[in-house]
Amino acid sequence: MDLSAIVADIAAEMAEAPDRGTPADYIPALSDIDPQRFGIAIVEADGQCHLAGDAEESFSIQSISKVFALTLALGAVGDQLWRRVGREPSGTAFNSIVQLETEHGIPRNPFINAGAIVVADVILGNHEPREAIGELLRFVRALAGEDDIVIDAAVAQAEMETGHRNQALAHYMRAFGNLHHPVERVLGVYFHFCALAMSCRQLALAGRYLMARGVNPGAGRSVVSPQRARRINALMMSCGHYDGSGEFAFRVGLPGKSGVGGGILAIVPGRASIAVWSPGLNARGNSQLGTLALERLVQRTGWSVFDPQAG
Ligand SMILES: NC(=O)CC[C@H](N)C(=O)O
Repeated sequence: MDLSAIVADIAAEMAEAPDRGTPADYIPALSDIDPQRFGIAIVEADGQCHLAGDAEESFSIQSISKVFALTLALGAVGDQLWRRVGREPSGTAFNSIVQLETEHGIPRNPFINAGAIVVADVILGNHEPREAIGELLRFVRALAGEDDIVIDAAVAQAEMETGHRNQALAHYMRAFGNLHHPVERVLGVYFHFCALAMSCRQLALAGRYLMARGVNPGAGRSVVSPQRARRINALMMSCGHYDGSGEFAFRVGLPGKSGVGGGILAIVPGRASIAVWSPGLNARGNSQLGTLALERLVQRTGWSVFDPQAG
């Protein structure tokens, strides 16, 4: 299978795609990104990299950061986390508040904003916000094996100034006692996590541990147990695209996590870590062409977890 030819074909098709979605308009720093951009990167289990399009261009990974934050939070408190956040798909938009009242301030899962805000609260722990932010940045750099990954402070600041729905979510959970730190401090951590800037190549490298049963192949060391890697992949499959998770499983069939910057991280357990980027979003806030590109990829490779894999 010539993966370099496949990603080149996919990039060529995406370059001509007429319906590109619309970049996120509620975060000022993201609203004017060129929807014509497209990148794809595949890192195979043996370390081979296959890149096409704008695969080396940095973009705001936004909610994809929630995968790495969840990994850190589980490392900090283990399964105690699940007393404060659930493991079920919400069936609602990523920034929805509707279930918090009837479910007593406990978010459905760690990937909707409410769940990720609780995760940030856990990581904050007894640290200062800048220490918690630095911990995630160092963690992601180590996963990717790249020290030039940064947090875009302008993007974080833009969300601090406009993130009113997240303010509402955080205050609502604090009222239920499910936020242990002042809202401003927790959201400062959360918004900086979301403002991580990475390329498709760096993001695919960072996702390798989820492909390799919890081991970071670049460093040859365990990041999480095989069971925890499996469980994070399961949550990405069922919750990673919010109220579009069923559609993503139907069309792509891989554990995946989207972000409103237009990126998607997808995992082929045991085979590959994949990142795609196209800034235009569909109605559910997931990358329009990122989803189509991954659909094309699994059609060409047979990598969907629902397809029988060759031995
Ligand atoms: N789905 C996303 O990427 C949303 C992340 C964004 N920072 C928000 O909180 O709304």
